[in-house]
Amino acid sequence: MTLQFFKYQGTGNDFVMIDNRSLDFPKNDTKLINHLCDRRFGIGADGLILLENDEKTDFKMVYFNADGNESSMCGNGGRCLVAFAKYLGVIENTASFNAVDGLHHASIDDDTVRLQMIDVLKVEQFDNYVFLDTGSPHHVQMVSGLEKFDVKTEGAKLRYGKYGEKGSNINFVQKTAPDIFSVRTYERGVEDETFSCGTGVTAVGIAMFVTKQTEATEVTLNTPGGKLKVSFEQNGDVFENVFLQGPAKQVFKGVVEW
Ligand SMILES: N[C@@H](CCC[C@H](N)C(=O)O)C(=O)O
Repeated sequence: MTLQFFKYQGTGNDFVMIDNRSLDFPKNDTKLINHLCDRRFGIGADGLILLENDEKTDFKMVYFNADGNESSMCGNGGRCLVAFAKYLGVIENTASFNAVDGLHHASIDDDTVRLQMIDVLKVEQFDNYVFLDTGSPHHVQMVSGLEKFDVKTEGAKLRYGKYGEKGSNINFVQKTAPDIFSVRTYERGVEDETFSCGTGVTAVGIAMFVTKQTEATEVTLNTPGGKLKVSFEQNGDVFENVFLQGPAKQVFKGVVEW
């Protein structure tokens, strides 16, 4: 079988994109998805995303981690999918789409995509970390010496040790200015550090506000793959109008056979 694919990246978080409006892609084939995401034997990516038709919105997002399993929301993937939808002519400069966590709205201007994330209903504060769900589960922890920090080892310890089978994504953070933070993320389902995580930096922005590391409701997050902006409004215990903004680019396209 042959498959036309596209490769996108959003601040270095990279994805195989497939136009599955025909519903031909075998999405239960975990081994195939894992193979396509393999960096040595496949195309190579942190995840694979299908663009499908949706009855009520412009399109539907179906997201798989590199391990081949369908997972929760991917913020950078959502931004890249908006760029892909524009490339395919499915949308112009605005979009609404359904993902596993519900309805999303987005706008695109050149290579910059601004994506509305789900409202955050609960932020749990512990002694040295914060846990919240921004569409995907995130542990947020401040560290010093972030540049040299062993994200893979320490992230894996927490992901498996603290959060068990289901796991969580683990974000390590360092403050660089009143409204600027550096972030490195260990992603479950990739089981490694990725260059950037959209739901992760969204979680970091809100966690930094809740723990009074910042008074700003619009923060800049520097990741190894580039800069993202997160903004939000607090309404009681709930965070609403949560937006994630940054670049999303097509890298290449091709055909694979299997
Ligand atoms: N890279 C993503 C997060 C993808 C989902 C995550 N690996 C999980 O399974 O929770 C992002 O940009 O948000």
